[in-house]
Amino acid sequence: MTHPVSPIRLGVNVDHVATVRNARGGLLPDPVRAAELACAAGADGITAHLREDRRHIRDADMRRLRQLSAPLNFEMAATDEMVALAIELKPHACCLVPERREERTTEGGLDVIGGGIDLAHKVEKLGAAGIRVSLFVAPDEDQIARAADIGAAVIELHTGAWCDFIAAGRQAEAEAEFARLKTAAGQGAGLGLEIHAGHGLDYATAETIAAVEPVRELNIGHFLIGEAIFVGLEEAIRQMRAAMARGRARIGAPRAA
Ligand SMILES: CC(=O)[C@@H](O)[C@H](O)COP(=O)(O)O
Ligand SMILES: NCC(=O)COP(=O)(O)O
Repeated sequence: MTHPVSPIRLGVNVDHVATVRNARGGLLPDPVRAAELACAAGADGITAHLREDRRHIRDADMRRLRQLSAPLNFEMAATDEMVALAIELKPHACCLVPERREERTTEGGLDVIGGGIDLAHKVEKLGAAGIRVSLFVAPDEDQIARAADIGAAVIELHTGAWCDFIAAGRQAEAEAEFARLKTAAGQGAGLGLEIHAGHGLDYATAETIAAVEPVRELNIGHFLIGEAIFVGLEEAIRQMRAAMARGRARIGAPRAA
């Protein structure tokens, strides 16, 4: 007996359209135009990270992205300022992520345990405003258990370490990290959490992680915006969707001998 495989969504992160815009000042390229194009090309939603230092996405971008009909996943640090803005904008979802001013990109998962009661209150406040709350976590059993305890609806598993090991040709470490991601996805789903994954994914890694059944959404930005330089954003998204569909099709398929 086979059972139907749940679909997997693609959220396109437009942060790095804003990075290019901000390199020169001015208004171009416009991340909101990229978001519209991404949705027309098959993205299921848009992700944008309003960093506290506003290095790429700015408040005005977030406001304009919220006007689109596509679901908006507002990535943010768990600060009072960001929680207040999210409650004002009421995006479809908020993904709480750790932030360090000196980092180039998000380095690790959120310390849900260390966040204590303050983090739990923020999750509750966002949820009470009708926002779906996601916590961006490393594949760590205790952190995931705590995410469920404090009432998050979703966890997004940080795939960055796995992708970095692959890029560096560190195969044994990549395999071990992928095994951790698979275990974490199963654990989270067993606790009733919806499972997303993202960070550093490309066509090959997206295909592989799309074959992990509990994973319901991938959020991908940097690679797609880079690919868009060569093949255009629509084609990059088309190829990404095809890679994800190949991965999904592997679920339940007999393994090649
Ligand atoms: C949380 C996450 O993995 C990404 O959205 C990442 O934080 C994007 O931030 P940058 O675009 O600043 O790298
Ligand atoms: N949450 C991950 C995300 O939105 C995109 O990360 P990346 O593909 O830009 O590394």
